[in-house]
Amino acid sequence: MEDKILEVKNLVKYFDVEKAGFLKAVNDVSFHIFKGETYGLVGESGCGKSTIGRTILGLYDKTGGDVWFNFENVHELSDKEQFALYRKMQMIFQDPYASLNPRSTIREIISEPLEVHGIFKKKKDQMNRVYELLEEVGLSRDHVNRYPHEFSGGQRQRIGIARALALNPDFIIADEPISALDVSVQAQVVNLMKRLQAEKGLTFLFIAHDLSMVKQFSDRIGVMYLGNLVEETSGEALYENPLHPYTKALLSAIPIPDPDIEEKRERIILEGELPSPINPPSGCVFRTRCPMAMDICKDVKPVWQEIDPGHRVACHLYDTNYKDSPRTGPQRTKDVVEEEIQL
Ligand SMILES: Nc1ncnc2c1ncn2[C@@H]1O[C@H](COP(=O)(O)OP(=O)(O)OP(=O)(O)O)[C@@H](O)[C@H]1O
Repeated sequence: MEDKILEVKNLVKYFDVEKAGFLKAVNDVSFHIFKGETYGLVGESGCGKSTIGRTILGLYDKTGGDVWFNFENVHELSDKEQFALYRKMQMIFQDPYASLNPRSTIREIISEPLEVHGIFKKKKDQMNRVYELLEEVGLSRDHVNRYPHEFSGGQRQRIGIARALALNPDFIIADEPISALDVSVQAQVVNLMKRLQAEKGLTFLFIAHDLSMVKQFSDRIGVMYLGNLVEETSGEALYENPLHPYTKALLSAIPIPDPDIEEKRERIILEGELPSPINPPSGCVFRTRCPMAMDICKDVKPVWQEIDPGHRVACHLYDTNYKDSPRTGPQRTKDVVEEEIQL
């Protein structure tokens, strides 16, 4: 049995927005991450991915549910324990420029976590660690006295990665780490993260809005829509056998480099606007844009169910709990439903 490093259980995060009420950024989300794997979290902007990352780190209080990291409940730690936890969990951000202090040199930026945690007594040892980190991420030690604006976007992201690695963490939350980079540089940064993962046994939560980016780097993928996880499975299964209509729509938007396939395949264009998380739809949150919506979807929130080993989905099309539903119930297997519906 693989070891879990992180377990997120029924996590809820609401923001209190004055006058408007509560913004339901994360609504009853459960997933776990095994040691050494990359879990990709994907979904369009505003669906709650970053909020999950920040709540896992304890940067946001939770509204409900639990986050367990190495069997410790992150939100029940004392300040001292929380501080110690930051040695094990780190974050890489989307915009390396915004997350690096423009007035600090690279040496100051990378040595900051080492100083805050009092890792080295001697300056020389700390400096050697900074050199070692720069080399690990493919930068020269000659860069150490330069400022962030003197680097390209890809190099800045390498600096962000070096800083995240400084304390030898076990787990890194990478929040859209390649979205702001040129396509040609994206692959280099992904390859760097893959190499570091292999060398150090790191575990990643990789957050992105684009399924094709997530696929390059993830063992398993969770698809989010409006604060909810709607599907989760391995990268291959998600591409070969997507179940949720939202996942199918996301996949249909990814261009395929073969013009023959591209010409024939069906695009699923989602109708309507993304609803507000302050006032999300009743029942299934996706129903207002779902091409397969049924009556039950309006009234009942679909259960997060394991349909095949390791393949979870929250959708009434596959739900065996509602025996009276016209298209679901125990007599209908997943294959029968799919044959009938042919999305
Ligand atoms: N501090 C906050 N206060 C109030 N609302 C917030 C706060 N942070 C996020 N939100 C809202 O919570 C929802 C989820 O935001 P979040 O940033 O987690 O989404 P996301 O999927 O990561 O999108 P993006 O990629 O655009 O950051 C959004 O509606 C956002 O406006």
